[in-house]
Amino acid sequence: MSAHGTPIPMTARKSGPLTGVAEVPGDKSISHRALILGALAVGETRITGLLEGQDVLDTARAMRAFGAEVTQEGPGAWSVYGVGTGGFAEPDQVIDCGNSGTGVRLIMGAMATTPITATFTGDASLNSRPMARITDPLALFGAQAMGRAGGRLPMTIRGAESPIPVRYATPVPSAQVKSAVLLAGLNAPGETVVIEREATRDHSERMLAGFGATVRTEQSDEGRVITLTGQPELKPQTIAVPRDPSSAAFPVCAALITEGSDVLVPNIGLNPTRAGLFTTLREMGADLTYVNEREEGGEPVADLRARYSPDMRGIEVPPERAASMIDEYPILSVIAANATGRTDMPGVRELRVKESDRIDAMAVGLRACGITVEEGEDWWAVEGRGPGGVPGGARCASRLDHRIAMSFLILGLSTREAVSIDDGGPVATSFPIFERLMGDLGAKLERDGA
Ligand SMILES: O=C(O)C1=C[C@@H](OP(=O)(O)O)[C@@H](O)[C@H](O)C1
Ligand SMILES: C=C(OP(=O)(O)O)C(=O)O
Repeated sequence: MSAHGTPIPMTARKSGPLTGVAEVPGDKSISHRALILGALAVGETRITGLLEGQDVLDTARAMRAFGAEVTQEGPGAWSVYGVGTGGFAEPDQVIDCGNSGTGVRLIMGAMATTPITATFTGDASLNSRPMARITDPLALFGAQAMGRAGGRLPMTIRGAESPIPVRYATPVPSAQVKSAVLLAGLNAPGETVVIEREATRDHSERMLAGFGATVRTEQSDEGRVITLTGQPELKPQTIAVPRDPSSAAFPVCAALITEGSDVLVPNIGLNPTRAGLFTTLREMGADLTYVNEREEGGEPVADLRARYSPDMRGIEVPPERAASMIDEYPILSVIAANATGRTDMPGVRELRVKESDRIDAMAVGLRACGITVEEGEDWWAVEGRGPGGVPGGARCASRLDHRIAMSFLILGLSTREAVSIDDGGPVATSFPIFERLMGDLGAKLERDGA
């Protein structure tokens, strides 16, 4: 059921050509970071293009609870008066991060080196996700955590009285772990070092530098070594949040599998640590072009043009690409189902611990729609039925997971029989305008009983 209300059952039906311009919302990862770093700067940070999805709104609320002044001034336009590095106040209420792994993990890091205590909780999905990956490195700084068995929320963190900087090699490829350690390092004296074997999204490093922290990234035999100098005075910034490539993935993929489609998705950030899906789609033979390639705010940006692509073929997705498209595997599996041949997706163990077990969630629903899916602990493979070849006709569980909900709705736009989901409510966590945006392109999406 939906985290923030009663379930919203929805159905997607075979649609005619999808056409037009899809203006997707701001980047979720960058929106969380803009609010958190704004709250740790001294003075006013102004943000435009902020994603006003539930995940980010929950982070805004949390920043207020830690003492920052956070105000919405217009659509996507926000002002944050920060309290300075180490200036967080002790919240007098439980911090509810809703459905957001990024929100709770980054905020835990940001408060862990300040001598305050905070208790965190979330919805049923978030409260089942692993947190030891965060509290283990935070303990090295001197923070203490007490949570449910298995390192689950609800959890109380007592921040370190006299934090010490750490050197930490992340055991899993995770930008959330890396970012939590860097944010904790902000209030530790000396240099905090994070080492990651595989490159994960680097928005924290970029934004910390933008706020005036000293951060350097070097490539070594161990992988990427990121060094942050602690206790900087963060200077408030003006931030224009780019549009989210993970949200762009949905209209792009919808156009690729829906006959006759031609959709433009403008201003999408193509940071190499995020753009793996688009590379993969092009390798599969998708008619996806980058129009008007340029740089904005130090990030590569382009308009994406996606056209119906009946000639897509299955491929093996290189495992070293996984981190750069980790949230896009559910929608990639929908493309794979419509391609010719088999798509192998190795090296994706992390998919098992997202808002849902995303391999299982997609495998169960795809099989119900007539697709053969094989899986192991850290891999899965989808046998394509070719363009227009997916039977559909099933009701799929979205499991409190926005990406699962949206992926099945996109699948249903080209299946022979309609595809339903039990709850479209989670979509609002990352893509609150999804239904309207897809409807405007011509997608036949409806709320059941409406
Ligand atoms: O740092 C971030 O903003 C995110 C990192 C990724 O999670 P992991 O760090 O768990 O891989 C990703 O799945 C999530 O949607 C956003
Ligand atoms: C995994 C995701 O988010 P989070 O970890 O922030 O809940 C996602 O948005 O796909």
